[in-house]
Amino acid sequence: MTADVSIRNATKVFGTFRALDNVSLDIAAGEFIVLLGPSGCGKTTLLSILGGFIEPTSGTIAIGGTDMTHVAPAKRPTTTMFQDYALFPHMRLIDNVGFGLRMRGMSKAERDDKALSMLDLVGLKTSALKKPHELSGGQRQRVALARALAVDPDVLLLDEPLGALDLKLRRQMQDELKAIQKRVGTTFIHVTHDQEEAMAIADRIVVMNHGHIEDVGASSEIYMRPRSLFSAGFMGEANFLDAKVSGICAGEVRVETALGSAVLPMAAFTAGMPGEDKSVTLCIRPEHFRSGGEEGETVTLGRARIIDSAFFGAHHRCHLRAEGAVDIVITAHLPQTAEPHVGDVLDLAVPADSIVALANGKGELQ
Ligand SMILES: Nc1ncnc2c1ncn2[C@@H]1O[C@H](COP(=O)(O)OP(=O)(O)OP(=O)(O)O)[C@@H](O)[C@H]1O
Repeated sequence: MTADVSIRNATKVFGTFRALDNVSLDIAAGEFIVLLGPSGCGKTTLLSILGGFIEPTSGTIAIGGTDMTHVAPAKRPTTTMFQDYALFPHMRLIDNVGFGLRMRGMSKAERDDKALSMLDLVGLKTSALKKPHELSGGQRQRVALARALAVDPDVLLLDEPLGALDLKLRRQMQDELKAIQKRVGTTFIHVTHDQEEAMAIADRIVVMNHGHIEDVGASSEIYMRPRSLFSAGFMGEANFLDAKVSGICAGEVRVETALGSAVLPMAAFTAGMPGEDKSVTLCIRPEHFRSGGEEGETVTLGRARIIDSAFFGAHHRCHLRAEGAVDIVITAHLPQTAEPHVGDVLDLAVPADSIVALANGKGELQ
């Protein structure tokens, strides 16, 4: 069984501090959702409200269409998997995985059967009689996942479950976690502050900051069409350039920047259209700078001189200083085949449809 989750205006105040501020979110049954954001942004608070470990100050939580706001954790169709996966050291894996089933009164034969099938799911069936200390960190993590899934939760809540693993293992476990989630179809809600992890596993990412949601979408949507400056900067690298709207005409918007003017399609304004004279910030991803000769409509924002360049395999990472009176440094990833040299002067040319324009300072245009 899987279930949809509906969070309505959830707020949590600790003393005078709003850890969660009017958060609303709908999650479809079977989705893999990642709550992403910096330390202290309220991810764990939201997860704990879903699991029933914290009551919201206001707002409601429904799971599978049933109001769960004041229901005790054990009575919810959720299981939480924490970073310190707390396996019982003296118990064999089969007994660790079957523990929750024993608590629910299932017979030994039945729970051994179920535990074995769960260990099979995570590739550890042949280790069923081992004890946790005989396993690697990644294997222990998989046992914890098998144990969490053994009780057939409708929704699995995962709080930085891969945080204790080294980078290589973490990347491997991300792939496994995603594959297992797709196989079992359970709704997964996973907390992390690692944007690469979010991109690797999520169907949809929820970007959080200061207790509220900044952006929600598939990783490609958030990366290509961010709806807030915070989200643009948190998901990958971006150049930010201040601009002012100077004209709106026939589906296009003219903006003035310190590097010159540009005409952008309306679609560049992902958080809504500004009025004339409004200040905005243009977000330009480093890989969108062109080294010349490409087809399609481009915007040229003056010229700039390469001040350093390093080869990163798939691209050259360059810093360029804008020519002219302003002191603006741009990061650009030029194609592998380009041959950038320090001192070269290039046009700052980007495809018009790759630029995103957002209100200064926050996600909404005023
Ligand atoms: N019981 C509590 N009492 C007071 N403040 C709390 C409590 N729990 C959390 N907070 C505060 O609420 C804010 C959000 O905490 P939360 O644990 O949800 O953040 P997080 O995004 O999960 O961060 P991290 O990635 O560091 O775990 C933090 O500033 C934290 O200090």
